[in-house]
Amino acid sequence: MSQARLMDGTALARRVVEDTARRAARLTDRTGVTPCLATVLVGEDPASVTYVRMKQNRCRTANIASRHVALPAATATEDLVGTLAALSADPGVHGILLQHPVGDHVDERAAFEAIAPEKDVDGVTFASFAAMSFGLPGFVSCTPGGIMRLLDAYGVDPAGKRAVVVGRSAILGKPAGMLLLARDATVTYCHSRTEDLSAAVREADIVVAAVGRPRLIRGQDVKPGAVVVDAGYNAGNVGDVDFDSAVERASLITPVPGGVGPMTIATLLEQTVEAAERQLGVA
Ligand SMILES: Nc1nc2c(c(=O)[nH]1)N[C@@H](CN(C=O)c1ccc(C(=O)N[C@@H](CCC(=O)O)C(=O)O)cc1)CN2
Repeated sequence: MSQARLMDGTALARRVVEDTARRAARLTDRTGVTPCLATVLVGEDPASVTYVRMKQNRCRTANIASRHVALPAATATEDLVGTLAALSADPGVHGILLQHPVGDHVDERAAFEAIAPEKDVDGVTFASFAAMSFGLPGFVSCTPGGIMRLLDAYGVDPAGKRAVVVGRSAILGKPAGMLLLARDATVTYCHSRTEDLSAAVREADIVVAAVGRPRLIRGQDVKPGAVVVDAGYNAGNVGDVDFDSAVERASLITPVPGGVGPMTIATLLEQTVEAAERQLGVA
């Protein structure tokens, strides 16, 4: 079989960010208000610092203002909740992003729930998850939303396909499966207690690897012609898929870097402008 075609997240994200920049500029022309994303980072984890900086830089490209709140690693849950509640009540902030992870001593769920649903542009609240699961208007989790956008751009219709999502995290695996289900895929979740992961993956027409284990999914486990989406973030820009072997079997595959990652940030920016439009009554 010939090599898989690459799903180019960098190119698609560039187009999404350009559209978003035009939309933001139009909103500012009409209302005099610049859409604003608040980023909140607890601690100084180097990867998280990099991701937040990338988001702030991309905001500039997209005509979005950003406001950053850096909190010490020892921040208590109640203080983080207070910060997020204050940003939720601030009319100058249209979207809020709490960078994950926040540290084991913090109740991350309580923190996410302190984000007002209308400002939850990262799609992390229960309200957003429920709306997304039922295909109702709201904000999607950014990486899963970016994945669906990539599938659409490359003509992959999930309806009737067997999709295997490897990973069940609240901001990645679980919502990715729900979005695929909402588009009529037959979804199987695999995780650390799955007994025969290889066998499950071999059944998949669409594989979404979202577990954070470098090169866990190998080419020999990929069904010939399957669509492989690598949503794994691991040190050294290595994905969850062993690209070199999987590319020989798949029909379409996302690279790391340059696949799902850029789409995560593009989705965040697009949803920030959408949130601002709704809050300013210009939707
Ligand atoms: N609150 C959130 N936290 C985290 C999320 C999230 O969506 N919301 N996702 C990940 C990390 N992440 C964004 O926060 C993220 C990771 C990677 C990229 C990306 O574009 N990577 C590039 C390579 C980057 C490089 O060269 O250093 C790529 O894949 O091409 C974007 C966003 C965990 N936390």
